[in-house]
Amino acid sequence: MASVIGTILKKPVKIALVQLLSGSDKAANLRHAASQVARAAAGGSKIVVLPECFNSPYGTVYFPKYAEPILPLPAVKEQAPSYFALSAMASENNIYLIGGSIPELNPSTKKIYNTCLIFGPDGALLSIHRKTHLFDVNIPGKVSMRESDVLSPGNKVTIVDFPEYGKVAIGICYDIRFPEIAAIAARKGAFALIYPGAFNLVTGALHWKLLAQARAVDNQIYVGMCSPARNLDSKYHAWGHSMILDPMAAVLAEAQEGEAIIESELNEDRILETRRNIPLETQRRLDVYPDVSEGQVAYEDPDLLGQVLN
Ligand SMILES: NC(=O)CCC(=O)C(=O)O
Repeated sequence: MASVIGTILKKPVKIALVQLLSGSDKAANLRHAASQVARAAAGGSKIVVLPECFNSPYGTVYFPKYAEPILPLPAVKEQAPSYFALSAMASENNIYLIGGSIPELNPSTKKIYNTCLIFGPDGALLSIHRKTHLFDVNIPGKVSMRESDVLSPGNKVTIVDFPEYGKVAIGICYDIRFPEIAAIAARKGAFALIYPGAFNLVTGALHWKLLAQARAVDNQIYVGMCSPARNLDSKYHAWGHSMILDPMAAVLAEAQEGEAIIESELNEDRILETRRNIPLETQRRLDVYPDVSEGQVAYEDPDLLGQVLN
């Protein structure tokens, strides 16, 4: 049984979600992200999160145009501006940075990924998460998207250890609809599930908060969902409403649709109290159904082995 024993969150930590307004100018988006991350850090947050596709507009036509190589990292900094900008944001502000997502190009295979880069306070890359479940949906007359026309999926569950605090799991947007990642991460000891995500006005209104609460309540864990601000000049209108939820699925902080920074302090007592009061972990009937956190779970993408430690 994969229940968590011992400390989950070593000390309280303030987290900030930056609901960033991005446009079509990548360099301007990076500069703007840097200024907002610095504001969040100045407010005392030690973990800062950016939204999905924070350096580009969101959409399949844009991914190839904005994609940049990460692995292997080009010697010429200008060829991977987002990587170096994110690394600098982390080190200059002495924070853990969950860098939203950017379109990533694998130069040898020519595959493109929707990728989250996670940096430590020294600016070193701690892990990468490539969006595992691609957003291929068609709600006739309302929302139609086929990320898989252009993107390739990542192939792992990403749980990152922040040595000062504990473990955080990362998914990107549509990944939140697949509860297995969240269950695996919680049972492996994560204290928070973080999803940079750009929902739209149709599914955002219906499912954004519902999914955040579902992942929190099922796993008795903190959840953060970080959206871009809604840009009515762009083709894709993001839902906004970035939010932080506690392990009882109560909303601790929520943005509206405009640019905003939302913050909350996370502490272990809240997780333990929830799990003590409603002891799902000891009541789980793993003699009746399997434990998704046991057996075959990929924590490393074979493509990334030797390039990034998880
Ligand atoms: N960028 C995305 O993955 C969007 C996901 C979404 O809107 C959904 O309903 O799921």
